[in-house]
Amino acid sequence: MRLDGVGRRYGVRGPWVLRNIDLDLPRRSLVRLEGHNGSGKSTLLRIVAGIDAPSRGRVTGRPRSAYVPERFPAALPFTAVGYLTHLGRIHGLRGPAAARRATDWLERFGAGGHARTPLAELSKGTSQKVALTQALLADPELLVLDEAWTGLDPAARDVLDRTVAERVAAGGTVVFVDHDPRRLAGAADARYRVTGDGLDRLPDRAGTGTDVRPAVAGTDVRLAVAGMDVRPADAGTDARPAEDGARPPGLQVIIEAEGPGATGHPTPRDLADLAELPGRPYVTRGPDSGTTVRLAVAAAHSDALLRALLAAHPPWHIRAVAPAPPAPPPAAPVPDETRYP
Ligand SMILES: Nc1ncnc2c1ncn2[C@@H]1O[C@H](COP(=O)(O)OP(=O)(O)OP(=O)(O)O)[C@@H](O)[C@H]1O
Repeated sequence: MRLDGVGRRYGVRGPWVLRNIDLDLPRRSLVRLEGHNGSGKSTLLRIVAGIDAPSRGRVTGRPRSAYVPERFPAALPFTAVGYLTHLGRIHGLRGPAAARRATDWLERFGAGGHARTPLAELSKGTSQKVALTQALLADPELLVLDEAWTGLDPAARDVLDRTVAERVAAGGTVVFVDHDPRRLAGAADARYRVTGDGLDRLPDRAGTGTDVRPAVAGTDVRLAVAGMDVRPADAGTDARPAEDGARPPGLQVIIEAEGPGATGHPTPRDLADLAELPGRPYVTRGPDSGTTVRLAVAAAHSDALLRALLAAHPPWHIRAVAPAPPAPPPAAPVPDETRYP
């Protein structure tokens, strides 16, 4: 999708809120918009989402789009699931399928218990979860998020981070505004500042801008930060190789992932399949009760590996991404006299 020479003003003689907006929104990309209060970010997001039209300029190539507004109009005469089912039908889903999908998303966001609550009685955070669910119901190709994390509890924020990563990995486009500069820091493919005279392109990647914290220093792990706990790797329990030999040299990133499927317990078959993914990661079981695995991979392949994990059916849940600890030194040779025959 593209915006060319887009401008917007409210009223024929109103001041121009946006002008000279040229913006490319390719598939499989995450785009962040920044700018000071009143600079026109929400106005631009509404145009991108197709719920407002530019006063000047052109928008071309619009995909199936969904929008999560800054403020959700919660005072509607429906229960949460009633409202969402209604919207699902508008998007072409059959009633039972729409209700099922709505319930699944509400549960994923931790709001399953409020499915039958009237919208007007929902808390701000739960209303926000309904707003997110309405946007995700129809599996949009373009997802537009205006401060959509605001009011969510930490668990729901993580779910939204992961959802964004999944959509991008699946080939979608996500455009977002958030007041927290750490939100998806380092994950955006492009960042723009909205100014009174167009868009300024900002440095894309972690560590190259002034307000973006590197996700994993020195690597190319953009999706690593999307919904994932980025913390130093624990050199302890995972140092044991799965079956054979020492860890190959030159590995720089460890991804900790939780198994797909109902039980979350990866099977030997899952482990074998994982070893075939991009970068041919070195796979070990995680330190917990067996629900997680750790994949060690060269930094150059970590982005592709994350995409593959997130795009799997069902997707793997990424728990952490971190630089690998230094490989342990080679074991000292065992003196001959202590060897068994
Ligand atoms: N419906 C409207 N009618 C008239 N003016 C509007 C309307 N919507 C927005 N504006 C004006 O357009 C300008 C940009 O508003 P917008 O909400 O897009 O900015 P923003 O960058 O998202 O701000 P913030 O960071 O505070 O959310 C503001 O001066 C606002 O008052």
